[in-house]
Amino acid sequence: MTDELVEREVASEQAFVDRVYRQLEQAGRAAQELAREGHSRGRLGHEGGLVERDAMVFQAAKRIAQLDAAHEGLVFGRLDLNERLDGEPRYIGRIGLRDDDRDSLLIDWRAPAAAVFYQATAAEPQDVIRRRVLRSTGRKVLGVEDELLDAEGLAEAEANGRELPIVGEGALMAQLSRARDRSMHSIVATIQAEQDKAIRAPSRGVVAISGGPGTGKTVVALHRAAYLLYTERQRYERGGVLVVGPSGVFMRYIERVLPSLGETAVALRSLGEVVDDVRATRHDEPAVADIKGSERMAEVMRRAARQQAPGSPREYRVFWRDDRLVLDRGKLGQVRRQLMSHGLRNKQLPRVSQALLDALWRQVRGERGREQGRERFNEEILSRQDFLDFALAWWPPLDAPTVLTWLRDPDFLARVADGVLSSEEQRLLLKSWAGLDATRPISGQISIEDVPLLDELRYALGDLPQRADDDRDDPMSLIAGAVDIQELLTASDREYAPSGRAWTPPTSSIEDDGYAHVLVDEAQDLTPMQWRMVGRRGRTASWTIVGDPAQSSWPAPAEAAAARAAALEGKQLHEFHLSTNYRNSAEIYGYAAAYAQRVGLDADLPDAVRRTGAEPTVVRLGPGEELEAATRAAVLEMASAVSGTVGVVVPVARRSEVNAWLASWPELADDARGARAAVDSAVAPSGEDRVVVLTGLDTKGLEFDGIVVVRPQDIEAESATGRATLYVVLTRATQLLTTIS
Ligand SMILES: Nc1ncnc2c1ncn2[C@@H]1O[C@H](COP(=O)(O)OP(=O)(O)OP(=O)(O)O)[C@@H](O)[C@H]1O
Repeated sequence: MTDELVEREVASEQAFVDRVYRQLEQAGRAAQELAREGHSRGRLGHEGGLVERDAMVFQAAKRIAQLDAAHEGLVFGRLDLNERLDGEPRYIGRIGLRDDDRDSLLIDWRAPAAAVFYQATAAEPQDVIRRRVLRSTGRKVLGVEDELLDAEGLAEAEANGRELPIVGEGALMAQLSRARDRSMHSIVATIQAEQDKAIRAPSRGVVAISGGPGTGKTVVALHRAAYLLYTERQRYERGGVLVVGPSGVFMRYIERVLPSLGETAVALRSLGEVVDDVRATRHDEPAVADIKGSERMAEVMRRAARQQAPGSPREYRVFWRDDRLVLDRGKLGQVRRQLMSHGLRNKQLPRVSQALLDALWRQVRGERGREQGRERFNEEILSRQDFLDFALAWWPPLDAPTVLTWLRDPDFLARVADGVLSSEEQRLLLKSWAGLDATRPISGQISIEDVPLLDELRYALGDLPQRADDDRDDPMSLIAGAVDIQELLTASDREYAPSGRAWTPPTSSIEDDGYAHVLVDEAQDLTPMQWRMVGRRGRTASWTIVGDPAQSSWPAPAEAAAARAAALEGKQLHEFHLSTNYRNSAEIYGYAAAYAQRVGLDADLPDAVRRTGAEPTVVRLGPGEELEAATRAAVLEMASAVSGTVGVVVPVARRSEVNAWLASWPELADDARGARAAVDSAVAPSGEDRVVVLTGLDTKGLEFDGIVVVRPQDIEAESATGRATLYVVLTRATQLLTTIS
């Protein structure tokens, strides 16, 4: 293979890519002109529909170009097919594009005609002679990587005068060896056949994708979301696609993949952000997290939502005509039970005053009173401020954060948790909720594990009836029955934000929680309470679920499995399994897999295909040797050996200490490559930080060029599932791994 040949091939591909961009600009101009003329889709009929589609394509292409100027281009694939079929090359891109004659210029990677690009193999070439991947940055083609799939077909084609030279070293290896930065990239150019099957699986029911570390579960699931949006755009864009992942750091890591495929109509939420308007970023300590995640909490929350509001009045007295009317504890208890039997608490607000009036009227015995009649009675009592005040205090409109703060009180907690939680468990919960303050916004106060509890309360309380606009500032209007229950907005009314990564729901009502597709990543970590929360968002949805049980940090797998089954009840399951690890070098994965086997994790062990020759480094400190000095040496060496990211993984208890170390090392601040210690980076990483400090749980789903593990034995001992966490940590590096124990 001569340089000259490669140059010639690159130049010919460049000519095609230039043509694509010219066509795109033209489509863009046409679309803009049309918009200026103010035509609408309806008036334009068939032709207009086409131009409209060009406009959409143009918008998508613009987005891709902005995001990926420095990465893979719009056109990434080319197929040369068997003579009999088609002498012309077919080009595959992130979007589809037609030329002036409306002939296909570029095939969208998700279109049926592109499937063969991913599915053809040498054993089953499916009429493909040569598969070519174009490497580009922005509009510039840098190189090509070919694969010959059908040698006989090639000979035949060449005999007929077609020239199909084979150049390059294979696209996959080139792609896998690249340095890692702070975000995940799309893999459209190199999706492997087993991955493609999961991506293109039919959209009904549940698609469950399993596989060991680094097999592409996350990236495949995201490409699947893009595929679904392409094949059933109406349904999924209107109904919404929800992507749930373990942490904010993880969501930031994956947030570019879909936009780089031209898709933005997707809500990306970490587990701490699934409930609208709520955001939690911190975890509880494992013992507390285990209690809050347990299904038993659903019963505790249900009971809490039915309790009398603390401090609310227990009696109401009024003198009417000749009667002293009294609502005492017993009577009020009856009214409560009667109201509760009608359904959710907040939904009963419009009925409260009538129910109280009924109970009072039953006590009217005197003749004068009875003669005046019920209507008169209602009118007079309802005009009494003390009655309205009482009703509102006795049955206040409640939101979930308010009820959560009630649980701070030991007596209250005991009332709702006795028989469900042990006194030790109650003690741990009380400790975690001691600082809750109902007067401050809830988001800053709660943990990720509290969010499903809030959601449980929302569903147990019910939405507040919506008030007519002129009553908006008057809570009394709720209780006095002066409510106008407006039609509640549904998921299809939700408008997605033009930029940014989330939908902006117009209301936070429970009717508004549903999506058309729910994608759960790192599903092995969802607690039963989290399954309940996520399940509510996908009652009528299709689902994609990806996970690896061996990486689970939830200690009661059977309970979680039952909650998962309940969340997916009635839906058909389609299972896919991925078997190749594309992340770790074979040396690193060999080390991690041996660890998993040694400690008895029931791990699904994929094959790692890439060898680097660099075995993991195991440092054991002798007596008197300092942890900081050893960490410093390891981190600095690694930062200079790799050009991408370095993760320093530490036990939870050492996070601030190690962050302080990094901040004090001048070498990191001065690194010519721009490596900077990221202080408390797990909470707020910035794009430039090349070296970051993380705890074991923080690393879920992420990857780095190099990983330094500080005191793995402590990470192992941190929780009941510490071994699984350490296995996750050991499978995060693409190039280099060092452990310091
Ligand atoms: N077909 C592919 N071509 C190129 N890169 C790929 C391919 N499949 C996966 N990768 C890369 O392999 C790495 C691991 O992928 P991903 O994070 O999706 O794996 P995972 O199975 O979710 O891992 P884990 O369970 O360990 O979190 C990513 O860098 C991804 O881009």
